[in-house]
Amino acid sequence: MRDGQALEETSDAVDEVNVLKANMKKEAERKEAEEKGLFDESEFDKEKDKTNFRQYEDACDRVKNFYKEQHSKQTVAFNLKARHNFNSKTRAEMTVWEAMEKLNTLIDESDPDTSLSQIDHLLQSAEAIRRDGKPRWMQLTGLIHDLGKLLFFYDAEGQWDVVGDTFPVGIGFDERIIYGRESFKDNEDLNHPVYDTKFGIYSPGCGLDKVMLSWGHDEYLYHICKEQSTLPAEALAMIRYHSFYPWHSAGAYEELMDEHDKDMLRAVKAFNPYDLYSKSDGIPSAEELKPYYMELINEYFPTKVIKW
Ligand SMILES: O[C@H]1[C@H](O)[C@@H](O)[C@H](O)[C@@H](O)[C@H]1O
Ligand SMILES: [Fe+2]
Ligand SMILES: [Fe+2]
Repeated sequence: MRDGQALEETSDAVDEVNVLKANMKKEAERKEAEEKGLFDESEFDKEKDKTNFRQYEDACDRVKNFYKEQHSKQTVAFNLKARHNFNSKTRAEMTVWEAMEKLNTLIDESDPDTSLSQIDHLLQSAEAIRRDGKPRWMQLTGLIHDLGKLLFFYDAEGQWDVVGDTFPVGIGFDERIIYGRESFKDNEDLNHPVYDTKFGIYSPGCGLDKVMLSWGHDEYLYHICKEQSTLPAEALAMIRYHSFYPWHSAGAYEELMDEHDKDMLRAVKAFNPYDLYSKSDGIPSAEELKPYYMELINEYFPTKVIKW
């Protein structure tokens, strides 16, 4: 009994030291980011002809139909149900690399800019970040940012609750969301007396942490990484908001932000070009790059086998 207690106390102390170490590492990374002007505009961004990307008006029917379905079905009720479902079980246990391999068969219906497999897109993003000399945690964020699309193989009702841009629910749908408010005409929350107002169920400056973003790969992976990785807050923000284009690229819903979100927005904006514009880069070789990225994964995911 006394031995058991002593053992428990020692393991509590070890846990505490580990948390302390992880926090110190995060703090050092934050400082480094600031000093290096890490989130300033990059050369990579300037090289690309932006008119070649995200042309939704000219997109094919596959993309248009995808958003019609997503905008009809992402409601407050659905989002509450999806979160409850997420919290109630573990879907699978595997390493990050295994997850990348599993994801490889998914072709994203919402994407007008690439028909490459997901592993190619992940490596393209990570390699672009690495080429630009950005820190290791950001390279890893590029490598994993779309892994939440794994959801498709488990709980999803289709692709509409996995991929595509995100937007908040429980608040008026903004005109700056792809295809505008009109595309929500079959959504039961449109014209709702509380939800469809300027602040909906939220309040000015409440912070995006409190805001329910449409359920999909960003939200899902964010929760997994928050619990199971030692990635810094900026990386978690890049993951959670990378599809929230109406906010990070069009300036919608800014009145919900708190001070912390302002810092996070800079990080998300710095990440975005590597996600989007790397889609026109060459295809990297997964086999060649695997050893480099395995080391990176192990550095930030101490348990190795992840509960998905
Ligand atoms: O079609 C894309 C794709 O699904 C991405 O993974 C997502 O992050 C984008 O925001 C979306 O528009
Ligand atoms: Fe994504
Ligand atoms: Fe992506």
